[in-house]
Amino acid sequence: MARKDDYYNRAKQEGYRSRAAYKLKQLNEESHLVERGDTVVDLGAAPGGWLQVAAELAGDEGTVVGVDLQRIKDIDGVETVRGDMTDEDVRTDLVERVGEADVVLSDMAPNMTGEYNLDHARSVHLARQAFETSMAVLAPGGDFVAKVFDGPDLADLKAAVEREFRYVREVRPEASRKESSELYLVAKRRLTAPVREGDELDVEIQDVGSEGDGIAKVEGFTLFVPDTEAGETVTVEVTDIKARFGFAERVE
Ligand SMILES: C[S@@+](CC[C@H](N)C(=O)[O-])C[C@H]1O[C@@H](n2cnc3c(N)ncnc32)[C@H](O)[C@@H]1O
Repeated sequence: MARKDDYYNRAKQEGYRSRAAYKLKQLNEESHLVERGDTVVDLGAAPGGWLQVAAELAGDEGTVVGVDLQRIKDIDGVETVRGDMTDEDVRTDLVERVGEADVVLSDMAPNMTGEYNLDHARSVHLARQAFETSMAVLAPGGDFVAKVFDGPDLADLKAAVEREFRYVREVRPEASRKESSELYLVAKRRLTAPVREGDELDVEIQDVGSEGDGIAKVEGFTLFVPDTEAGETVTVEVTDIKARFGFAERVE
């Protein structure tokens, strides 16, 4: 296995524009993010190591779009946009250009000041912009990855992301420098349900399923509610959300 300091040399030898390319490879190996034919949006993409890896993974049938403050030299099969992701107009243009993405990646990082709290806060701000972009462009079931420097504001950001995805993990790829506080929030499978765990709402039980649980519909989404009968209207708390249905408990 390569030592961390070797990634720079490896990138040179293997034709990647940055050692960061290996972070995306490792994230992808662990979390299966980009598949052939996918539409991938990469934020903070310069000089383009992640774009090269994403283009390899998505293949000719895929679409890869990279955005950065810096100009990105052309890469075969990759579209690039020069822009600031904190600018709402840039985000709107991007969403119009892409339509719907399967994966949104962000390796955006602020210019480092060396002041830990400031660098942390700025990186969380960039990750939030990436998260908002993902909410505007990501298909149901799509995946989102964002770099963030560890620190006190991470928990709030992670909680916001957790509400919108099946699950979220903090991943520190081996290719990250060992002295770095960077980590990646890897959010898998954007939820499509109109309700979230912990929501409390009134529902009408329309039917009883074969397992004996009441069945309620919220905007067409099925919630199973034990200990209820058809025709009842009950107040429930949502306890678990799956891709196509959820579970809720009666609130007395
Ligand atoms: C660590 S580098 C990305 C490396 C890239 N993933 C690669 O593999 O080559 C972080 C990038 O984030 C970009 N960036 C920082 N703030 C940004 C913003 N507000 N909008 C767009 N890009 C931004 C920087 O210009 C920088 O190129």
